[in-house]
Amino acid sequence: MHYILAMDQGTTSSRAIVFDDDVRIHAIAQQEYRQLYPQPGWVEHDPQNIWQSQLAVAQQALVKAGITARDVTAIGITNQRETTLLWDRHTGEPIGNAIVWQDRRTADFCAQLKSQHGQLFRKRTGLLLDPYFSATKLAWLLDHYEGTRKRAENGELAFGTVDTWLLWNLTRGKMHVTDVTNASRTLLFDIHRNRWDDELLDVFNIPAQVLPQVYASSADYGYTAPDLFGASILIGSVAGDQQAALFGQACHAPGMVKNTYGTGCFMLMQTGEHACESQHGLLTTSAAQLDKQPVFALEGSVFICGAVIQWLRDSLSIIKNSAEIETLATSVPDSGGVYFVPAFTGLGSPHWDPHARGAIFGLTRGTTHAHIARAALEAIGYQSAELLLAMQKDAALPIKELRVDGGAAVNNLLMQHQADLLGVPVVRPRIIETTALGTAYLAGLTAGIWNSIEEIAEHWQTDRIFEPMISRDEAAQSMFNWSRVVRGCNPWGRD
Ligand SMILES: Nc1ncnc2c1ncn2[C@@H]1O[C@H](COP(=O)(O)OP(=O)(O)O)[C@@H](O)[C@H]1O
Ligand SMILES: O=P(O)(O)OC[C@H](O)CO
Repeated sequence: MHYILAMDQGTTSSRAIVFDDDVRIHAIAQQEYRQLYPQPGWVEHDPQNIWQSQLAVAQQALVKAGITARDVTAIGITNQRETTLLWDRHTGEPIGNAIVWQDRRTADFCAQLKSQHGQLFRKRTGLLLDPYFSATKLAWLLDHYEGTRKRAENGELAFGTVDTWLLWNLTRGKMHVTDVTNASRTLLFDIHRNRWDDELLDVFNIPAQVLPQVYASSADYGYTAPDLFGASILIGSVAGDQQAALFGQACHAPGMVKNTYGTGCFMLMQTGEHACESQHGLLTTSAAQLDKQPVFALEGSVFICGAVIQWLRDSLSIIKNSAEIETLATSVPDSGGVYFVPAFTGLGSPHWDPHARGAIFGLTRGTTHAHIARAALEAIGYQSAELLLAMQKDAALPIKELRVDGGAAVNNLLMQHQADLLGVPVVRPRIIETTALGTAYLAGLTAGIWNSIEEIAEHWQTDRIFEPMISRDEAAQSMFNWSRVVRGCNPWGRD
């Protein structure tokens, strides 16, 4: 039997899962780690915390599965994307903390660049000039630590997203590499030519010397240092978590769509060799690549999804754990006219407003915790529905179903609400750990465990299908109400 160790380094936790070649899960180990909020709108992670927690869960997963490193055919890495790190090539010492994808500190910088360079970035990278992506975060690190830009020019520093940081540590500095899916989220990568772009680097004054090499997602990424797991293991894949999930959901044909309900919500549609340019606030991005041939996806990114449930738990204490939200929300027949827009870190697709902030509308004397809980769950559905509506307009491909995964996809009330709003079936697979599964498949392809995409797709199995239950008129009215409350989330009118 072959075992694959998938490392899934997420925004709030590091996870490791051991799969076998029959796609059975043998062990899961998970560790939450510290979120740092040094100023309003800023979000950071300690780089050593990212690495140590990921290493620890990978070691624990092997122990739990009752196997050793010698039993593992390959490791697959998948990761929170865009989060930006810079470190010393000689000592491995990080320059400051990792600036997390949710961090808004470069909003003003992006606004300054937008009018002159917006179109250029859109064409080459498929992205918008938004603080979400890595480039302005990297420029911020280079600008705010004394002498850093000079050291970067001298080739002393290495930039990486989380995948690159993990790979560097796993190989003890031998590999300074990323994959196309992660590179495509930096604002520095030409997705059509599959390479870093000098003109884009110049806009931010970023020296090319800091950049990692870019490989296909399924490729030989070297071997782990022997002391980490007791023997060297082949690293067979690297992919950003959302593209890994698209692969894990077996969305291999153009027009197939998945939505991952984690901290944020990320909906991706596979568009094959066609890089579909959005006219409706979506992103064009690289999908997982098996070779040099580019594959594209259309993406909608919502920043706050399951995180709103965590907020109700940790900041308002109206639930004790995430699962309680469903019981509380089901205790009322509807939200009682309450709408909750969780724009805590601005709005992503399709609005792209870094200055918007969260708001609850429609409160009355009769509003209870249950109404707010229900409105919070519904907000996840509304935000995702906006993405699918935009995709339908952009891609002109018939969307037959939405495949779902991620922590909040276990919530049946939310899934039913989603199907009602969309008017297409929402399909939950048996394995909702599709992010880890996606990178496991990619690593397995490198190692020769599987030989084709078709072979992989055969493993996909349905857990439950949610069919739409309300009329299309009712759904349209709800979406209209939602669009009105969203507009109320930036009353200051800041651009
Ligand atoms: N039963 C539930 N209903 C709604 N949300 C849930 C439920 N269980 C977990 N979640 C949410 O799912 C998220 C975790 O999902 P996960 O896929 O692990 O996220 P990430 O990879 O972003 O860390 C949390 O934000 C949590 O609040
Ligand atoms: O860590 P997740 O699962 O919330 O995913 C984060 C995304 O990759 C950000 O783009």
